[in-house]
Amino acid sequence: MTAPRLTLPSPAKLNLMLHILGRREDGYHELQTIFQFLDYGDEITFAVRDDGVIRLHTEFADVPHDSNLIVKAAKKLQEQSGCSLGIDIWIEKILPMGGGIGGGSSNAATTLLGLNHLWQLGWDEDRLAALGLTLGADVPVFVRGHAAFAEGVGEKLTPVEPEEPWYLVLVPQVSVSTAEIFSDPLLTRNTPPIKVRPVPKGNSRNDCLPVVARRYPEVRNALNLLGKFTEAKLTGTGSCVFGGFPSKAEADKVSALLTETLTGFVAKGSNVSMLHRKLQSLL
Ligand SMILES: C[C@@](CO)(OP(=O)(O)O)[C@H](O)COP(=O)(O)OP(=O)(O)OC[C@H]1O[C@@H](n2ccc(N)nc2=O)[C@H](O)[C@@H]1O
Ligand SMILES: Nc1ncnc2c1ncn2[C@@H]1O[C@H](COP(=O)(O)OP(=O)(O)O)[C@@H](O)[C@H]1O
Repeated sequence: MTAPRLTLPSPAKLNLMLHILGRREDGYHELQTIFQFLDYGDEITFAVRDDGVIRLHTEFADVPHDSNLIVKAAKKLQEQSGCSLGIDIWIEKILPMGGGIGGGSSNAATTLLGLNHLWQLGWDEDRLAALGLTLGADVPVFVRGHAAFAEGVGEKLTPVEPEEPWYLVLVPQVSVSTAEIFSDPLLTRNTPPIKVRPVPKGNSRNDCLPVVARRYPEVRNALNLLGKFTEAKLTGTGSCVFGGFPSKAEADKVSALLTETLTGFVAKGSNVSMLHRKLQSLL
């Protein structure tokens, strides 16, 4: 008998703002950022196996099997829970890698939540988020599944309710190295912390933008073109650039003009991730 399959979404995120407050002793930077999800992402399919083997069947051109965050997440959860079951995994990957929309972190979180469900581990969200943090700074927000104001390196999360516009996301065909941006001497790393809650409107700056725009002409070009229609912003350390619109029709109209020369997609912003909406529907 073939094992039942479960398919779950793995959404993208945007950083609606990103301030860099300083550098910690371990070299990591203290941030303040707002994460919001997109109703757009990968789909991961899981089927339980009873021999304990963890296998991702979809090949990634640049990521070896055991380095894939999906496999790393599954192995850590198996080890730490002592579970004797294994898993077969397939992914339909549509999110660009290294684009600042968090595909790898989201895949890790979807794996943690999917396996917690299928292996019937009963772990709570705190425990899954703590394990997720050991895989990457952005994993916890995907585990929690609610738009959030994040502090520290992104692990201290306060739920927030930003507007949920339609976004046009442009995907410059260049991968930006997060490490390279954080080590640039010209990076602003002394923005004063925002102490007021909720975060006052107008704090939409991304401190990485000037450095990324200077180093990557493709990103600069996308910012300039989108900036003719709406406020054009950078997500994370790039390379993706996005702007909000009040309706899908307006986002589609600008998309039709810009995607003649650039790659991009239109998606709705959402404060509850589509992964969590799907998991809720399973209960
Ligand atoms: C800054 C964000 C905002 O979402 O950028 P994006 O990755 O989404 O673009 C993330 O928190 C990125 O977190 P994460 O994805 O874990 O970063 P990594 O790729 O592991 O970081 C690579 C390197 O960047 C530097 N780094 C990263 C995060 C941070 N808060 N301070 C840092 O100084 C460190 O040198 C680290 O070794
Ligand atoms: N399942 C995965 N999906 C995407 N990237 C992955 C995955 N597993 C490992 N990676 C590695 O993580 C890097 C960052 O990926 P990603 O999270 O998509 O970018 P970003 O953090 O810029 O949004 C990739 O360049 C890739 O080398």
